[in-house]
Amino acid sequence: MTLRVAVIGAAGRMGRQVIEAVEQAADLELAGRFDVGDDLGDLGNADVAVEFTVPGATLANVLHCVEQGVHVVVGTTGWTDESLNQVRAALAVHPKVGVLIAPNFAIGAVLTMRFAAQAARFYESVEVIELHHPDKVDAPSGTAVRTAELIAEARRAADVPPAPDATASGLEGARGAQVDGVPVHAVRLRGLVAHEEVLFGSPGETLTLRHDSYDRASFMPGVLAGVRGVVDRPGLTVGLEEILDL
Ligand SMILES: NC(=O)C1=CN([C@@H]2O[C@H](COP(=O)(O)OP(=O)(O)OC[C@H]3O[C@@H](n4cnc5c(N)ncnc54)[C@H](OP(=O)(O)O)[C@@H]3O)[C@@H](O)[C@H]2O)C=CC1
Ligand SMILES: O=C(O)C1=N[C@H](C(=O)O)C[C@H](O)C1
Repeated sequence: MTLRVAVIGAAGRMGRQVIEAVEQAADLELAGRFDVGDDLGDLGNADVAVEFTVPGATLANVLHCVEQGVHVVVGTTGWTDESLNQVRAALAVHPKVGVLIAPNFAIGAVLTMRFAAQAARFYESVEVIELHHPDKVDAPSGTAVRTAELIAEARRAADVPPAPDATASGLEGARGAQVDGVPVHAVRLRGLVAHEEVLFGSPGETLTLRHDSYDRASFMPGVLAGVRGVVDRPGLTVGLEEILDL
């Protein structure tokens, strides 16, 4: 069966790449392209919408899709417990619709998050560094926030004490942002696409996990797996790992 796919944020870096990927997939058909200012309407009679826009717009777009009975795959960052709950409430009224929200669709990034959660309980110290192109409008990245949350959850479950840090003075920001007790540092550099390092340390050893997306093509297998998977997965799914059965 051919799935009809609408792209919201169609003129953006990710939107353009998704359109190309959909047009190249034999089992998918482009139903429509929507960008800022466009009326989403019935989304071109789409089965699935793919949404890569901006943090301030994504919730309204997703709620519109759910109300239209259109499944949604969302890559936009900036989701909070409150906005996720608004999606859950909308889905309760439209129980056949599926929404997949994933901070990162690159397989290596999903694996990095999983490996980081596995390693978290074994090390005294942990810090996350994310590195991106300078046109990115949010910091830290959604991936880094999720990585830090997963690490913090694993450390809490294993009763690992807070990481040692004797810093008593210095410039504000020098130790990064605290996400659930994990320091997260954001680098913006021309030439980069999307990269993340997770640094773990204990006496006498460190472990570094690093993932690099050198091209937005890296996100496409995950996005397409999400498109094909979300139609059989009613309700809200957070994270591509659920679709990949990780
Ligand atoms: N989950 C993942 O794997 C990935 C997630 N991302 C995330 O996806 C999002 C988009 O990234 P990227 O493509 O680089 O960003 P871009 O800024 O290149 O693209 C966003 C597009 O959405 C448009 N837009 C803004 N508001 C609306 C609206 N209300 N309705 C429809 N379209 C709108 C923008 O228009 P205009 O420019 O005119 O405002 C722009 O064309 C970001 O949050 C980013 O962090 C990115 C890569 C991978
Ligand atoms: O804006 C980007 O480019 C990216 N955004 C996502 C994030 O904030 O985690 C995913 C990836 O890092 C690329």
